[in-house]
Amino acid sequence: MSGVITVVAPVNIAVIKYWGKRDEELIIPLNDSVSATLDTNVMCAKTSVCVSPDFVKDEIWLNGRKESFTSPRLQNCLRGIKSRAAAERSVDDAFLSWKIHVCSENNFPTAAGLASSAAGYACLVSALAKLYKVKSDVSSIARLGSGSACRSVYGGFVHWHAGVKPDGTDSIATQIVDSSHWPQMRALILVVGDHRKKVSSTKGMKISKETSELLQYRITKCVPFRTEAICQAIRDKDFAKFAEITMKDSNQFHAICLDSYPPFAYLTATSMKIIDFVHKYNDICGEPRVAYTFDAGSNACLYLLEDEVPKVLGVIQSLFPSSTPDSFIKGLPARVEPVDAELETALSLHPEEKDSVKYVIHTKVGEGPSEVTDGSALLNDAGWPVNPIIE
Ligand SMILES: Nc1ncnc2c1ncn2[C@@H]1O[C@H](COP(=O)(O)OP(=O)(O)OP(=O)(O)O)[C@@H](O)[C@H]1O
Ligand SMILES: C[C@@](O)(CCOP(=O)(O)OP(=O)(O)O)CC(=O)O
Repeated sequence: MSGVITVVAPVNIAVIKYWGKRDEELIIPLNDSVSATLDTNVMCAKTSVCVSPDFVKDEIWLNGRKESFTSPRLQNCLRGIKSRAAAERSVDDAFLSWKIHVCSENNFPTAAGLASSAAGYACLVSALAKLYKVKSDVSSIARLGSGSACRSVYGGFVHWHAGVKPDGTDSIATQIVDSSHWPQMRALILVVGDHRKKVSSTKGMKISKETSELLQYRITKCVPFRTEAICQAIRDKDFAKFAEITMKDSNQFHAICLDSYPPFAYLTATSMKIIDFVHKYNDICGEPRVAYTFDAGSNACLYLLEDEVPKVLGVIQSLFPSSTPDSFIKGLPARVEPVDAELETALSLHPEEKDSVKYVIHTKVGEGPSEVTDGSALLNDAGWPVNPIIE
């Protein structure tokens, strides 16, 4: 049997959104996108892999449950890594023919609009690359699992280039700057709902591509300029510019969802309340100090600088009261500054119903996937799950 390889990988939240595929099967996007990779110490996928001549079939366990290995996305990732290993002659043919065991867990809700598929496939592909000793860039293989996963292969701020080739070999992610470049950058994820969404990203993109005229306008007229401008804002650490582009791009993506036919919407009344408070807060500050962005769900990701965190958390706590205040803020330790009377009057917002924001995850920009060797592998020395499995 091979040794067990264990890797942790991060989620990423886009500031220029990926929405629409040029090729459904190869998951090639219609437009470039840009994201920040978030700290694996707060949110991560962890995956252990190993191969053995004794295993009778490929098997995968996800979050304590046995799942089918027949999913085309999973198969494409494994095939992609194996053919790269064959091309690089990194392992021998016998090793390539052995069956594989994969065991993975996310330390946050799966399929709840928190980018679990991005972390999950980046983790799987990075673990497979180590197992089969693949040295070259694997972002185009992670892309075959879930498009946004290709950005989780790198830390810091990441640019996924749509590419022009039909085979997708130039549709890869590259790092803009590493995680140490803008150390003050923080993210607050406001978990509004942690249930499965009605229209999956994959399905939503397809409807938008087929029916939305605004999508065509966005990919030709807006994204190229925004991508260039936000990459520059990131390099310059220009928060105001970064924030403005981030919010406008999120709003345009959600406008496309409504412009699709039949339309669909991911933002809820609570999401709109978050948008409203961020704009009011920025107006009071006289410049953008907080930026919101929403993926295909109602949860918000707020980007802001470290100094602003206590004040913004104070506003969030008073606007979105919790019935479990002690566990309302998770992740990195944070000070909460109570809202003073002046700010409260200026914001003129009324508290929402209790628990409309369930909890907040406080995190920062972090590094890409990394191997863990601390004895916390999810497969034992014989290649079977360490933790009990729900059949
Ligand atoms: N750790 C993991 N390893 C392998 N696959 C995973 C892992 N975590 C999630 N996935 C795959 O991703 C799917 C969830 O993707 P989905 O896009 O529905 O949700 P999400 O990524 O959490 O939300 P969103 O894309 O809106 O941010 C799971 O059903 C599973 O197939
Ligand atoms: C709104 C988004 O989060 C869409 C993510 O879509 P996925 O990567 O989940 O879609 P598939 O490629 O079909 O698996 C925007 C983004 O992350 O850029």
